[in-house]
Amino acid sequence: MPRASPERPSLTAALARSYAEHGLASRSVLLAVSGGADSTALLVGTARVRDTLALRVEVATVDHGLRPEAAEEVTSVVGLAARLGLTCHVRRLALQPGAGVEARAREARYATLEVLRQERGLDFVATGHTLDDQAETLLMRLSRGAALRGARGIHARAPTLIRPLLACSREDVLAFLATEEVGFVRDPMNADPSLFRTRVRLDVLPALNRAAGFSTVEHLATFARLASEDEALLAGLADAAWERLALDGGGLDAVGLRALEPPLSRRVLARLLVSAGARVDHATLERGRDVVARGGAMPLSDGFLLKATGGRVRCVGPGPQAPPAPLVLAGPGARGDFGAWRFQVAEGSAPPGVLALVLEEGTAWPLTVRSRKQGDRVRTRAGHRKVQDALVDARVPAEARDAQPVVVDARDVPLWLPGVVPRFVEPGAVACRHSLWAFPPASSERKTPPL
Ligand SMILES: Nc1ncnc2c1ncn2[C@@H]1O[C@H](COP(=O)(O)OP(=O)(O)OP(=O)(O)O)[C@@H](O)[C@H]1O
Repeated sequence: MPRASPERPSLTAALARSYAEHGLASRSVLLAVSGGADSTALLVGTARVRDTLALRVEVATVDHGLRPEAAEEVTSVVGLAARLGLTCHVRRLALQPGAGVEARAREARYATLEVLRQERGLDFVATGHTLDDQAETLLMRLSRGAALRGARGIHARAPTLIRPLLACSREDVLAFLATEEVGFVRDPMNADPSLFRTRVRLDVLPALNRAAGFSTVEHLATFARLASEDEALLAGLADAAWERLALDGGGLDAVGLRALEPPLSRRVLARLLVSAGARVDHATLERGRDVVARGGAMPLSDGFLLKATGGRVRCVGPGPQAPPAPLVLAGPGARGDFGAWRFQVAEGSAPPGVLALVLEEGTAWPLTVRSRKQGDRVRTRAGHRKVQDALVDARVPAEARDAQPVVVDARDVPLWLPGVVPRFVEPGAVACRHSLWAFPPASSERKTPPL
């Protein structure tokens, strides 16, 4: 299959360029290597360019404890790293198979790598994501209803994470490994047809390439990169419009909101609904823009109301909620409800969409989930803060504050406000320890508007 653009750099040249673009010359990186083709190419390619860039390189491989063959894969990564003269760290987790295992493994892996990065004093974790991963991600998100925000694809960089192979295709990776005569392992998950990603990789992309007559991955990945830049620009403009239109006493200036171009009015309106705690989707936003244009009111899900009256657009909550009955959690395994929230004391890292508090060894049981009390204070990253102030900062609407769970220990000391004061993850306590999982109510599941 010919490429869309023939003049592509070699894998090592692309890697060197990417490390230089990330400002990594004379810095340090922890390579995340599973032993699969992509991360093996990342390992060998980085070893080839490290001296030129004066890069300090270490390697990490994670055995999730889910497949017996993983032990052999770990051994092969350790052996390859040793042949390349690199230190390799092995981390073993003990995840349980079952629902959401892929996402749980990913979360535990990233957390483990980040802790190791900090322990070793390295600047970045690097993963082996490629142009093909980017193209697959884009197709998956678009087909599930993403708009520009979701079309940004895989980020090339997060504060301590980089993806230096993102400009290389899987074809480049396989050609490089063949030239270097280096073998790699094949993860059976990558061939599991029950996974949407596998079907996109093995069926959809090849069919698309055949239909186009050339490899489409570069075009798709370029779109994701440009979408990311466009989205950043629009998000900045929407923030500025929000500041301009926000009225004293709450709500937005209706005339100003009506005058915005649709991409901005959608984003500003979405922010209004999200900050009130309402749920947002494409259809709600379009109907909401109609209400803003005509004036009047529109009921939203979960008892919220969008009102465009008297020159002001507001999102009104469902009215004061009675404080739910307290929930006592006696110890590991305990579970129960606090209003619309569900809690469970569990082992290991939480499934996606579930908030978690890692419980320290000396936790004073039982824990209780209750409403706020006068004088409650909670530990935040910035020190101790009044619970009331934390709720205001987090824009929890006044009428919803009594329904906000406050988790306290046996001495009635607040430990956590799920969704308001983020969890604390102590180094080394990432997986396989007890944590308290909080399943948020449906209305707060989608905080990020699908724009
Ligand atoms: N067991 C592992 N040990 C170390 N690194 C790993 C492991 N598994 C995956 N990685 C890293 O993550 C990258 C992506 O792997 P993969 O596509 O299999 O994961 P994924 O679960 O789809 O993750 P993502 O959501 O990040 O794409 C790999 O190239 C490698 O750098």
